[in-house]
Amino acid sequence: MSTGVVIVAAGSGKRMGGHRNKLWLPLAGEPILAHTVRLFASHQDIDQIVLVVSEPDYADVLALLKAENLPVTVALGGNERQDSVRNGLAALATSCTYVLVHDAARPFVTKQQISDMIRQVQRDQATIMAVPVKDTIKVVGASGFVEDTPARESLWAVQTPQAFRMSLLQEAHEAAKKAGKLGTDDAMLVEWLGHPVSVMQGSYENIKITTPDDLWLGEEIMRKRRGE
Ligand SMILES: Nc1ccn([C@@H]2O[C@H](COP(=O)(O)OP(=O)(O)OP(=O)(O)O)[C@@H](O)[C@H]2O)c(=O)n1
Ligand SMILES: C[C@](O)(CO)[C@H](O)COP(=O)(O)O
Repeated sequence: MSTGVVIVAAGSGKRMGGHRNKLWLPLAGEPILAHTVRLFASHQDIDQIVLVVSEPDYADVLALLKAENLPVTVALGGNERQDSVRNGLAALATSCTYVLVHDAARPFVTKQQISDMIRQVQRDQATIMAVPVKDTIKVVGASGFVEDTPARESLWAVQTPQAFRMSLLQEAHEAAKKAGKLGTDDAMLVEWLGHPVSVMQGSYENIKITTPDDLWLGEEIMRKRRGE
């Protein structure tokens, strides 16, 4: 049974505030992107990696992959994350039965979590990593007033990787495109098909590096993992 991963890296990192894609920013002295790709490239259960990048990053990504001798297929991204995932799926070998979708901006997922996710998707066909929210979450209306307070016990903050039977995710992406629907994660598209999605407990360290604060938190996580 073959498993591929689509790593999406074609964003622009607007919330980081820099002039270049945040994935080139250093984490423990090396680009965030390099950490994420290396992790999957060295995972024994991953058979193919598709890295989705934007046009301005294309040449530098090829140079990075060559310098590190990383066996990765490169695809071009689109305007929205969903477009980038769809392009990545198109570049994945048809022999892949299962596919993981992962944000390049989440370099802290562990090999054990990836293995656990692959096991769970073989059972459930659609599985996401998530953590219970720690804060009370409010629904706030356009007026700036609270409209609702959902019960915290049922609220989870969703991460990547998310794993799917390849044919199911392809069907979900095709259906969403046809209907002109845009999801903020891949599971939403599968949910729209009416297919159940199981949840695997993730970790609070699996942050998405999004704003400048996440950079120092990321450095702390690296230091902790190095035992410093
Ligand atoms: N059109 C897009 C948008 C996002 N991504 C990727 O999706 C992941 C999660 O997105 P996010 O953290 O929001 O990254 P950006 O879109 O780059 O950030 P921002 O929204 O601040 O611009 C990132 O690895 C990003 O590179 C992508 O491949 N293609
Ligand atoms: C897929 C995701 O990482 C799950 O938390 C998230 O939805 C990506 O969203 P973004 O808008 O691209 O940050």
